[in-house]
Amino acid sequence: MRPRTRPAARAETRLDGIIAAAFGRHYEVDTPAGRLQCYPRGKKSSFACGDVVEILPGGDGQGVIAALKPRRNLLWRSDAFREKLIAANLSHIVIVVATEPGFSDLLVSRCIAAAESQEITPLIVLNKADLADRLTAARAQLAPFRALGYEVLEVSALDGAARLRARLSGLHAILVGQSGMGKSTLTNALIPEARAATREISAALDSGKHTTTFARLYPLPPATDAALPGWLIDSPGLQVFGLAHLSHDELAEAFLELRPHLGHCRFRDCRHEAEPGCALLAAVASGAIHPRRWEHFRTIRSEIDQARRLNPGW
Ligand SMILES: Nc1nc2c(ncn2[C@@H]2O[C@H](COP(=O)(O)OP(=O)(O)OP(=O)(O)O)[C@@H](O)[C@H]2O)c(=O)[nH]1
Ligand SMILES: [Zn+2]
Repeated sequence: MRPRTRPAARAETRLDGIIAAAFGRHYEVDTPAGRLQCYPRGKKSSFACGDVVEILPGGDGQGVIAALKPRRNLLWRSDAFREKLIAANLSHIVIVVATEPGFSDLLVSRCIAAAESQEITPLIVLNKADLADRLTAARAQLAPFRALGYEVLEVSALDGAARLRARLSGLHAILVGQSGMGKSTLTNALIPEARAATREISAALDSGKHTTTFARLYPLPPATDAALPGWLIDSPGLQVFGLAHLSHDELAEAFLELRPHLGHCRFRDCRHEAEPGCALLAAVASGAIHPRRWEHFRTIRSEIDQARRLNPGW
């Protein structure tokens, strides 16, 4: 007699997808079956652009997010009271500065520290390289970063940013930069649909008043047939990542040039302020640590202290 078997439960069709945009509890997810409007299964949801998820498609272009694949890293911003996911699974943080107007090198250090703390590679883009008379000064300001081995790519958004486009091929990157650096011009050159998408979102939210601060992921075409496709996250309004979630030790580790000196101070609980036998202060004095970068480290560290004072729960 043939054994009676129950008909196999119909396997749930699951699709792998990538979070392309997050609006509260509503997510846009790019899947092999196209872009789906998705909602998380449970009450709590915290997915970020770049997260890889499993979707149960529900028809009508909708779906349910059933599972999150392990993240390679997660970038978030934090201040004393809030934290917000920004992006996941990044290979690179692209920090846009320009020859004109002046830029904050502290902001560059901050972005690099955020990147290093999550094992993401920083890439500094010096835009408006066409403004030749300002180039020398900008290069000098970036010299301490170059000396540490950080890549600096000089581009001009006006010529279509061809060099940056080629460099980004196959990467999973997010663009950050302070206002006026030409980030919007660059984004629009790299991803023509970005401009339209931003407008659409504002219209959908009926917002003249909301400034669009939604991160959105855009696929980037591969540079060659053999290259892997990459993606770029544009995050309008994102100028900086608060680092309130880092401990002092984590911050120090996020400054590459401090690493070889950590743990070599005379006192184990050295605060590297004025203690005798401080290995970091000795490295600053000998020039092994650039004074500018040391200043940045100290500034960010005191901000972390301040956030902790405001909210001891950190
Ligand atoms: N000469 C030159 N000007 C540029 C370049 N890229 C951008 N600009 C100009 O710089 C100004 C600022 O550019 P935006 O793209 O609006 O700058 P942004 O960083 O997005 O600034 P926000 O919109 O304020 O965030 C504009 O007038 C651009 O035309 C460049 O490569 N060369
Ligand atoms: Zn010390």
